[in-house]
Amino acid sequence: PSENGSGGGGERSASLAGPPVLENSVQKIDVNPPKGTRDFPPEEMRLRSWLFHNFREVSRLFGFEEVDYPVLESEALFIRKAGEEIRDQLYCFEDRGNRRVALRPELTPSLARLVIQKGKSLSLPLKWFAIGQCWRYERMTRGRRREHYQWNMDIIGVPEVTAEAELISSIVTFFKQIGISASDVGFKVNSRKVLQEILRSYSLSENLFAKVCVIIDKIEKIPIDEIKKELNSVGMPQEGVNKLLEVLSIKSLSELEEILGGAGEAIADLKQLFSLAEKFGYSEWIQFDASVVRGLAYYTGIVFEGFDRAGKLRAICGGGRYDRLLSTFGGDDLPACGFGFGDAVIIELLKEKGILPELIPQVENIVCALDHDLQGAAATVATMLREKGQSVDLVLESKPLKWVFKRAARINAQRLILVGNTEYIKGMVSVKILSSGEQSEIKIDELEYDHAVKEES
Ligand SMILES: OCc1cccc(Br)n1
Repeated sequence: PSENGSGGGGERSASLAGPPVLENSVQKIDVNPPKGTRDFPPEEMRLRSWLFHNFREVSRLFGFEEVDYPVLESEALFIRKAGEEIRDQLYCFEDRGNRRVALRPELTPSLARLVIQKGKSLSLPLKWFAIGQCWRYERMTRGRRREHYQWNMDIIGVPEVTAEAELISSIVTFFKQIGISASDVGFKVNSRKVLQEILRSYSLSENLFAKVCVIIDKIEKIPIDEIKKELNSVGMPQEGVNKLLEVLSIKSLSELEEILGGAGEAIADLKQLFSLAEKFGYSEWIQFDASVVRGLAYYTGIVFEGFDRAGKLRAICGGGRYDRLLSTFGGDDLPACGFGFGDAVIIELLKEKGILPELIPQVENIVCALDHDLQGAAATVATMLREKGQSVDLVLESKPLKWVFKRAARINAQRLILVGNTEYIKGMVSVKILSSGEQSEIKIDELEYDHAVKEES
């Protein structure tokens, strides 16, 4: 048994006993990950790390602080009664303490919980970002994934539309940083206050608001008659439904102003956002679209979603203002807005555009003892290099040189360092620069220099 560091010395706990032995044969376990989930072997992990590095770099550029929360939350955090898909697919269960818990389907409720928990000790505005794995339990009939990683950026404590404008700017910055331009993607921008003003004009109660938004978010996914039926079923009169559907087809702010009048908050917010977009320099990336409401019940104002202009993919990202979320958890409301950016559609987009990055393993040195009794010497050389910040792949057992060269090529090592008797007794090792084939003997305590440079000086 291998030492596993968890008291896994001589004794083997049941978990280490492996699968049950049946009639002298071991029943092979399914070595695939659970349905709808992914492994990240090195090649996939390099792409994920590259994506997350870009998320983090943009978050740093915008002065956001990283936060995180448990992947497991109280189920109550996600129980909303607006008929959201995210609720129907909640990955929830009862734990051994008989508590109703859930694997988080999104990060925003956790953020709200932490903000309430921290309360007055927080100095506003908060600019927090997180990259977290989110879950849903979807019947595998559609074969879709049950987990994905989401980058979230949130601004808490800013009532002005400058916050939404800043968030969209951060996503534009991200797209540009990975080689995506305004000709590849855009943002559809709207405000839920448009819907609010329509409901008010028909003196329809505000608690219809969230349910109506969730229904409208399905407008491109189910037949329009189904939409009308669902709107009627939540209590919207036919006249209101017709008016609402008419407004949803509006594609310009001036048209919207004609319908709603110029006095409402919806128009003011949208005009301010488009004006700020000009100043941020991303006007070509955004367009008004009254049909965009997003599918989360808690949005209350500006909403936006990133889409691919070729129209082949699902929404790339989405977000908006959610000024009333904290009070749904019993906290004092604070103005809030944020977005979620998943790790799947963006990769599909980069593949479509043929601009996936080429990521290869990198190591500076591969160190190998030329015979078995120099294994200790090789370890000493490796340690010295590592203490100087050099990465080393140390060959851990006696291997033929052919094997060593093959491994050096596979791991893309820059230098091969051979520890041989003749050189070692002189305090030297043999170094081969694998790109040029250039070979030389170097003093061990001079190894960390980039000796190509050293020889020139
Ligand atoms: O975008 C909704 C969602 C939530 C959790 C997991 C996955 Br995959 N997708």
